[in-house]
Amino acid sequence: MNAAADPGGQAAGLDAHLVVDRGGFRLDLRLHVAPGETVALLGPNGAGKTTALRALAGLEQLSDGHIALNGEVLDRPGSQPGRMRAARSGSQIDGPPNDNPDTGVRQPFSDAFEQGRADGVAGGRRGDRWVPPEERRIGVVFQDYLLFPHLTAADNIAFGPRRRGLGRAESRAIAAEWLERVGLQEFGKRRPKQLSGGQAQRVALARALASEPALLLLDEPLAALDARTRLDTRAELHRHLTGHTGPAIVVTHDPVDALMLADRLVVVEDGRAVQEGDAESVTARPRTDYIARLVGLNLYRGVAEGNQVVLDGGLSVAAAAGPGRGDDGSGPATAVAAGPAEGPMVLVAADPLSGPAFAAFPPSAVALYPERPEGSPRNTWRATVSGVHRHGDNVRVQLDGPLKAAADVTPAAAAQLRLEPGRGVWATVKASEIRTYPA
Ligand SMILES: Nc1ncnc2c1ncn2[C@@H]1O[C@H](COP(=O)(O)OP(=O)(O)OP(=O)(O)O)[C@@H](O)[C@H]1O
Repeated sequence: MNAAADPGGQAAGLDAHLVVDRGGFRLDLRLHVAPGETVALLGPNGAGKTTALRALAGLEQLSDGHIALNGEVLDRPGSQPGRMRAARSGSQIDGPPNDNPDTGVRQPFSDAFEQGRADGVAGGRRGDRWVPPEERRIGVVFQDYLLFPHLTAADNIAFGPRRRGLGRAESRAIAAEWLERVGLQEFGKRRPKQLSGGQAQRVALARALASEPALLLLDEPLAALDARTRLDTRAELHRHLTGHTGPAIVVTHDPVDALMLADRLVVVEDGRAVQEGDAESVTARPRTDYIARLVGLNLYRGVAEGNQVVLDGGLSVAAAAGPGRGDDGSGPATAVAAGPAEGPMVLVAADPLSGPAFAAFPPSAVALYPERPEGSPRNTWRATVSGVHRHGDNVRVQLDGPLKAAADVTPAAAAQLRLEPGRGVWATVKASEIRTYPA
């Protein structure tokens, strides 16, 4: 292959700046994944996660930026106007015409590569750097597996090695080895429609790994599985990811998958990375509502001064100690249900901070009372219940009013407080339960 050096790119692993324009949507995402590292792309629907994978796989052309894998540039648009877009190639993956309605198995990835070639997409950009999908050493597992419906499980797995130029016998031996590794040695002769979802997922993973990819891309690899199968398959997938020596990227909506499978999380919202880091730092200090909801925290933005955070957003209750009261927690509780005229809401936290800040606390930190409690903690406010539902062993209560928050209480407490939509309650959170960090 004609390796081309990437300016500023790292030699080993993946170095990418993915800029893709798709109608009104723009993806602008920088990704660096070291060899042996697994990164989870986590984000809400439409955030651009799949678009990022498709760009890496070569099913979507970059509008700008670059993709370099182990120092080789795979895509780097030049300055020529009128570059061809890979839309037809891409649509072969997502579009219905090639789906098999009987099996639910979509047209295989590699068929789409062939289609892309036939469309002339692969060689369509003069002066640009562009390696066509089938020449990228990338293994892809899509959420609906995209197995070849007409091939057996073994032949699906042997396809990659065959494509790499290995002989039939050797490819079959590799397939047999992989079937054994994923615990499906008995299933080699079955076709995709004769496999369960979990089995098909394993075959798809084996097929991707049997090609010895330099980069592994997994798009919602566990989404189609039931809860039990998901648990087993997640553990198995984790094992295989650990054994994979190249970079790997897992796209997921599911924070548990992300936390279990990945070394690092990149949270994508509206085409951009909004937060990244290891699971601990992202979950402990969420920086957007999406992440806060995902990890089950109440999150507010404001401006901190000492132990107080004055919240943004025109919140209209003074809770706990208002400005001017002592920060040491010794002052009297001062919860005041207020109208908009009474100023912003202030939360009191244990640790002092200065400047733009986030304040976060878990629903379990919120205590609810029918009457304003005596000797209240510093943060006390009047709230109206807007929703009540079961949450694990507890009841999760949505609170409306000046400070929208979720509270977890025991079923006994929920019954005792007669919690139902419209009911007025008093809510408190101890200062020591409120985490603050710079925004
Ligand atoms: N073929 C297309 N043409 C134009 N826009 C598209 C196309 N496919 C997707 N989009 C848009 O691109 C954006 C990103 O979509 P993408 O599928 O990458 O998101 P995602 O994060 O993977 O979402 P999900 O979690 O729902 O799969 C969305 O706004 C979507 O509507």
